[in-house]
Amino acid sequence: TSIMAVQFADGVVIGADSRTTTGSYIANRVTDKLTHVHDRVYCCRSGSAADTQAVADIVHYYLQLYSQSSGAPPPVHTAASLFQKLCYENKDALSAGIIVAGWDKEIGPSVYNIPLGGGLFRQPWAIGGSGSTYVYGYCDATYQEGWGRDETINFVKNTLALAMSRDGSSGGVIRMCVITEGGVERLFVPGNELPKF
Ligand SMILES: C#CCCCC(=O)N[C@@H](Cc1ccccc1)C(=O)N[C@@H](CC(C)C)B(O)O
Repeated sequence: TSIMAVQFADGVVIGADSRTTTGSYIANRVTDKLTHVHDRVYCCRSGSAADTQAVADIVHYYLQLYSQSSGAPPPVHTAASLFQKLCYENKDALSAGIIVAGWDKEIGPSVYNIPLGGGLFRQPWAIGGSGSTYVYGYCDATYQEGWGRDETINFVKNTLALAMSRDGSSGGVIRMCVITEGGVERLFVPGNELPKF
């Protein structure tokens, strides 16, 4: 897997490849690793498909309960701390690297990285999954603050395409979401239209 989330002025752009593997066999070449957990809060999933589906389902359940009892949608940091609690307290049983991102009325856009150990780190951008190891240098050299929507989308698209070209556990298509106050917009890059390097 290669997953990414980047904050910009009006929101966040999240993205992922679409490969699920069982060893070297590609069990699913069109996986959707961008999972909706509430309103304008999404997570990007890496690691065990089963574990990350289960954790995301539990967080989705608690966020629904939260929004019904409080009347307002939960902030992104609340979703992130729920993911962290589940990942940290079950760290010996789970294989889940999750990036939580979205927009809320309190602080606007935010990105939280929850790597395998269950630590929680707010970052302006985050990458994860096996493919991310190949593109840390590219991201460090390329990322700039102050980008707008389209520049951020291109940063995510290029980073994922590079990771997908080098990592055997990443590939397929690129799925992205742009999350702002206005809502959620899904974007799609077919495998034959990936940026070429
Ligand atoms: C079907 C089936 C069996 C396992 C599928 C399955 O979880 N594959 C995993 C790799 C993995 C991980 C841990 C144990 C085994 C196999 C996978 O493709 N993970 C991708 C993300 C998920 C959300 C799709 B990515 O991290 O590569």
